[in-house]
Amino acid sequence: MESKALVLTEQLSKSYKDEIVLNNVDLQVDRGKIVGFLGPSGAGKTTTIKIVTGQLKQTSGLAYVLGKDSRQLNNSIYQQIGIVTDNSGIYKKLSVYDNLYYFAKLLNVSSSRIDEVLKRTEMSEHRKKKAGILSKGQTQRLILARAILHDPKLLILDEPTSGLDPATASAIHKLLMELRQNGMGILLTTHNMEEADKLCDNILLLNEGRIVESGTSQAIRLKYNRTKKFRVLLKDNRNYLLDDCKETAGKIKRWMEEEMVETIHSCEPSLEEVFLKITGRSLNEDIVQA
Ligand SMILES: Nc1ncnc2c1ncn2[C@@H]1O[C@H](COP(=O)(O)OP(=O)(O)OP(=O)(O)O)[C@@H](O)[C@H]1O
Repeated sequence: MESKALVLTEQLSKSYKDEIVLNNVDLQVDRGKIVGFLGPSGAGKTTTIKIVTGQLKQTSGLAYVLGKDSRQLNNSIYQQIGIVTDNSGIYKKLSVYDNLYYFAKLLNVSSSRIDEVLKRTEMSEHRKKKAGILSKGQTQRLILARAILHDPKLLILDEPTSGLDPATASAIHKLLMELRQNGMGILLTTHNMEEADKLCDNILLLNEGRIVESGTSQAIRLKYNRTKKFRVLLKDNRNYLLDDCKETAGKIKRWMEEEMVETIHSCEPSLEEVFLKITGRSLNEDIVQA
């Protein structure tokens, strides 16, 4: 089947022995769109990416990349996609520039493009440094530089800003938005709802291998906007998200009388809270249900 979508999966499923880790996942990434694939640890995000990029075979269902079955991807398809994952092979003993030069040769990309990409990822000043001594944020930007060197149609990112400082994360967000503006389709996985909220045109919430909600961030939040919530941070750092009900009022009153409360906020549901409501699990394990 041919499709105009850059990525398309239909009823994609994967099992290991008795364990179903992906269950009928339908996913689509179009040109000029950022699609966020969100879910807690073990939800199946990396498994999906591995199947889509041809590194793993599904148990059933279909996955297409640029219209080609992901089980039959060839070099011409790989030359049109960029992939950023943990194991994006960077040569530690080579300089930043030489890492890019090596891939530029492989991918038939001009050296003027290396300079352009170094600039866009704000890595020009580090061009002579050996990749092995780069900081985490610089390494991530080098991996990203390498992934966009050949101006791919599709960029796939597994946790692109995980563990990075806010400034570097924000620089990466800016770059991703520019790439989208130029028509690139981007699929990213993240635990970070704020990141998804800011960047993504479409969000898929994945839990235990199933898509439990999808749509724009706003549409998802509006759908669950029925009940007001209170976020309470206690002085001992316990962090609660509580429904607006009599029981909560009693709880808050008691905490206040015992001078245990650091902050209280009334809030509309964030994506994080929607996820918690649907699944009973938090993406960030520091929010607990009382
Ligand atoms: N080779 C394997 N054999 C058995 N189970 C596996 C194998 N690889 C992955 N799994 C299981 O598949 C599930 C999904 O894993 P996956 O790596 O896709 O999750 P994830 O959503 O990417 O999580 P994280 O956010 O922690 O990276 C997990 O329960 C994992 O233990």
